[in-house]
Amino acid sequence: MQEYLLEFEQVYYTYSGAQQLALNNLTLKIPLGKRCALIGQNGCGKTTLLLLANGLYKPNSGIVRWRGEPLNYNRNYLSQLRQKVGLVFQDPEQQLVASTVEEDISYGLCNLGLPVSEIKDRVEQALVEFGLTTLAERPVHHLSLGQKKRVSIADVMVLQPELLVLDEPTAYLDVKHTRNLIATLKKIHQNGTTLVMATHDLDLVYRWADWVFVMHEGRLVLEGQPQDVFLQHDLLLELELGIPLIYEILYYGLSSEDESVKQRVQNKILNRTII
Ligand SMILES: Nc1ncnc2c1ncn2[C@@H]1O[C@H](COP(=O)(O)OP(=O)(O)OP(=O)(O)O)[C@@H](O)[C@H]1O
Repeated sequence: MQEYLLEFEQVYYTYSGAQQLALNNLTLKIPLGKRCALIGQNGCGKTTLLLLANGLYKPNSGIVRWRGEPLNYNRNYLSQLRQKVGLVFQDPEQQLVASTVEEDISYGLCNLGLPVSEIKDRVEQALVEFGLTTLAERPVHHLSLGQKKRVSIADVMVLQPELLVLDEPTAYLDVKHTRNLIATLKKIHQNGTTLVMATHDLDLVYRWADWVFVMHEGRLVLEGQPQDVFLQHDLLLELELGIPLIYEILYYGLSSEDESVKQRVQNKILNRTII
């Protein structure tokens, strides 16, 4: 039976002073062990959901549950929750706090009050895992954006979270750095971490995700495996979200006379053998 790490049940959230609801009766469950993509138009509530995921924000009403238990918003509970739910912000500048890469990665561990020797070991391991060894002593403000992103993920992963949530991690990255990031996420997932990524890159969703959430105006309107979600062409068009290029060209580009070709193409797309 599918287990869920984090569950949002009928959650409402409005920013103070805002007229509109950011989350509007949102019900969504994050399945254990999956690579989830969260998609939806600008302003549909993706970032807000991620900020509620590790208790940075508290719902106005509704419940957020971690492994079946409602979140508690006291200090101790939240500090434990944030070890289990790691949040990587879209802008690494919001995340990087120390002067050097090494210090930045050790920051969260120091806050946990771990023994110095353990902090040293874990930081060294993270530097190796994230290819940051040669940058260990580099001031964080001297890094490229791609390097800063890697450090911000290392900062969170060094705490060994069970769930990693990332807000548009490939925004502003070039092809090479996007590929490297995806390889890093693959390793993190293989090591047992559940992933949730908010993104506008539907081609990436097709290649990377094994579960997709579609949000609209603060609520979940569709979820499923990417191959099923992207066949909901009419709904996705109505939401002005588009579809991955591969569907556009290979599937919907074919006319009805090409039925047998369409069938073959559909099978390939559904099995995701064209990547
Ligand atoms: N600090 C804030 N104060 C007031 N309103 C906010 C604030 N942050 C977000 N909002 C509003 O809340 C709604 C949801 O915003 P959110 O950032 O969660 O959307 P999003 O789906 O992440 O958008 P994007 O794809 O552009 O990053 C939007 O209407 C937005 O204008």
